[in-house]
Amino acid sequence: MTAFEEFGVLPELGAAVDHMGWSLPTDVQSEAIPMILGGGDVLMAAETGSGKTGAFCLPVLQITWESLKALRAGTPTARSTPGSEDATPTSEWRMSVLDRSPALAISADGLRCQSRHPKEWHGCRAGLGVAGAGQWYFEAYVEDEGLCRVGFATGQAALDLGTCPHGYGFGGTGKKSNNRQFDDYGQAFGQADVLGCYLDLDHGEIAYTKNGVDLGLAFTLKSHQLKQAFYPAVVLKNAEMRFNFGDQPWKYQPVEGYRGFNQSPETVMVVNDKQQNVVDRKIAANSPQAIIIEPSRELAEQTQKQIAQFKTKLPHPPIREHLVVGGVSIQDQLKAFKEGVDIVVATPGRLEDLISGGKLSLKQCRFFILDEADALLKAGYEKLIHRLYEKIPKMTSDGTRLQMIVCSATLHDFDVRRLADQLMHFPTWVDLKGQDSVPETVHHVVAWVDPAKDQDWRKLLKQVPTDGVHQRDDKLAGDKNSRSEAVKVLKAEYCLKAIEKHQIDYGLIFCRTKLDCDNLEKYLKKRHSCVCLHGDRKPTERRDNLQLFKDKAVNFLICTDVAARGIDVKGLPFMINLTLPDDKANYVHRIGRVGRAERMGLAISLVSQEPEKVWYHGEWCKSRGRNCSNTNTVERGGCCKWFDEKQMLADIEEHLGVTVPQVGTDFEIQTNEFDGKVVYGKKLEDKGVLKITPKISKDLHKDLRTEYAKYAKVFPLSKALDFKLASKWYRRAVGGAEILSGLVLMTVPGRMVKNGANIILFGLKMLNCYSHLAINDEFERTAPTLVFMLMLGCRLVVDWQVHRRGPLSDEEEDVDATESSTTADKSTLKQSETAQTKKIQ
Ligand SMILES: Nc1ncnc2c1ncn2[C@@H]1O[C@H](COP(=O)(O)OP(=O)(O)OP(=O)(O)O)[C@@H](O)[C@H]1O
Repeated sequence: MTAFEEFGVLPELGAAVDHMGWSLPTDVQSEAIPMILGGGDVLMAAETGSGKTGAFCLPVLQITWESLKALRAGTPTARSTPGSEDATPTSEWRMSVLDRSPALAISADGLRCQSRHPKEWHGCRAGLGVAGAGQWYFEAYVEDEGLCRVGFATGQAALDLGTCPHGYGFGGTGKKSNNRQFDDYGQAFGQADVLGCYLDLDHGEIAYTKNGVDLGLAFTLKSHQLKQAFYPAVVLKNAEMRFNFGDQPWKYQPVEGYRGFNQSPETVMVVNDKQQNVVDRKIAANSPQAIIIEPSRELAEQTQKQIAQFKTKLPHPPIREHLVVGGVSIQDQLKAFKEGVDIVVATPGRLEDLISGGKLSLKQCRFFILDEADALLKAGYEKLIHRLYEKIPKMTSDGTRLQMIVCSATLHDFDVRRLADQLMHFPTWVDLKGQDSVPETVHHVVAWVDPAKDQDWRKLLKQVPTDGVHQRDDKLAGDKNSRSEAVKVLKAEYCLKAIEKHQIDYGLIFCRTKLDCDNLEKYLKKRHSCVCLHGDRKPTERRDNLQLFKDKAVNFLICTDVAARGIDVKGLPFMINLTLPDDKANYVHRIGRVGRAERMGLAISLVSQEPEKVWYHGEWCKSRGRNCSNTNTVERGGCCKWFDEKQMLADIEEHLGVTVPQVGTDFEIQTNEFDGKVVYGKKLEDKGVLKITPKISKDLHKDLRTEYAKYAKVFPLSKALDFKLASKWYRRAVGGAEILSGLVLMTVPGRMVKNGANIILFGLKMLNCYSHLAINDEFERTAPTLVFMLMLGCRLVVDWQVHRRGPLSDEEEDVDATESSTTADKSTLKQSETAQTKKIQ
């Protein structure tokens, strides 16, 4: 059994990822895969390069394949979501997912409704109603702030309750409404209030109570309406309500004669059969089950390739994934759809063109996935995303809800949260990101570019092509403009210097503008092979260039932020920032192109001591930059802007809470700066020791900090240490360098250790046998995920997670029994040590 299978992944997919060398799921994969397989909406953020693509592609591929298989076989595929509100409904009296407006979420038990749209009203009705006779009661609980209107509606009524003749509602502002007539009634209500909703079909009356207090008659129903069925109904604006139709104890008993809706006999109970938004059971060839939207075609291609790799071992029926990106012949795409398509990986524009042209159908869609959602929103695709969402059925033919997955560099972005609130269904947040931070595998440094100190630029002025901003300035004047030009010249030269110093033969170089990329390409080409990736290059050229780079057919890829977001190049050893990114948050994205998949990487940023004047064409520029020569600054109606990189670096450092190490213009990097010498592009040599996936959950991190503060008080030695250093010690210790014996404090979830005594026993055993255990493959196999260990002088705090990958051997069973035994005596310790040692021999 592969480690991935333990998270519910199909053996065929487990085998495929194993074949790709993925022995363990990354943290985001461990968290997100089971959630998605369980049917939940997931909103995820994790460090750059942490494997988010696999975290959503694997479960989406699995469910798509399973449901395709079931659809072909004609069997139902509904999945349940264990351990959540999404459990099997307990009553048939529930709000109907088939009869609601788009931004209204309903929990799977059907008793909780939520709409997070800040401006619009979204409503729904119950799936059952009553007709003919009787006095019926239900309770509505106001779960948070926001606006709600609750009451009764016929099947004909608008979902915006109270705005048509067929719906009757009572709202939080203390108004009742029918047919858009809003009249004062009762009193206002809000969070934590309980509304009793009374429907008297015998006398044609509707009334309410608030927290058990009678508010009096609200509506008298028209006689012709009494022949119709009435359904409990609600409409919400950025609010949440819970309902009780009588299956739970009442908060306030209804007045005599009224019964819960759940008591209605079949003769008065009516099924609301509004089956809007339900997908066809027939599979049309152009109806994919999953839509994955990516902000750039390069990313779309990358994701599609990953799906293609994952599916290699899946048996029949074959999954057909297709790329829908601009710049490719539509005819080719249409031809592919004729053969059938299950998963579409797309960029937004082309996707919408095909959908609105009727070439691609969303009828069968069960997954709506937004990768790099923050980038999609920044690029202005919010409305498009909403338009597409509106077109997707919210319920599949087998009764499964549309699942939405959103990945973002950060979940703390207002727009991303709003989008999630509006479209997602009680999403689970997998936020492993916390504050932006630089991955451990990335060594990043800055080199200052100072034309006052380095006058070489004077010789280079004619050799280095620049953006022409200073074409009309005196480049030798030594003034602000001249220094700005000097910086541009020096940066190109320093780029070459850095390449030569580190003998870089494979690296990514970021520039601020497309023109800067083109100029650097011209300059670099004289000595190194390089290609460009930016928005002015034709799609085919972009694709070819990226491929040339990935195939290592060229040494350098020169690109802009937009083009290179999320690009994954295996084992990329070096990257150079010719300029710092305009947005401080992009620094981590850029440098995160190296140091991926545990391989080490070096990121060098060239930072100017002087302000640089650069092109800044916006909507105001008629030619959008083409042959524009308006070098006035934007404030003066022009198309240029001064950039202060000193300040930009300060902002980045503040954002990351670190000081980026500096190197001189010789680009010499102190070997001891980064834990000794490393080979960039390769995994850090681990001297044959235990492989660790540190997983520091926010809570654990907080606990450890508190714990640390406590110990720091007791042991003066540890006072001098800061938390970061202590964590580093931990890694060294686990890396097998040296481990001090002493008292061990451990928290150990899982089956391995069952009480405190064993925890200490196990810790001591670890200390005593550490060097043996570390080189013992079995040990790694038994406990591959050492979550976190903090070393404080001679104390350790360890959080240990056990993931067994296969059945235990007899010998292992012995060891396990020893560890689980409640008598923590010396003989058991000896026994387990012997068992471990025996395996090594
Ligand atoms: N479980 C795993 N084991 C080993 N390698 C993995 C695993 N998961 C992903 N990878 C590799 O790690 C690299 C980064 O993965 P991916 O591109 O999915 O990261 P990401 O989180 O989407 O990064 P970004 O935020 O930069 O887009 C890829 O080369 C991928 O093949």
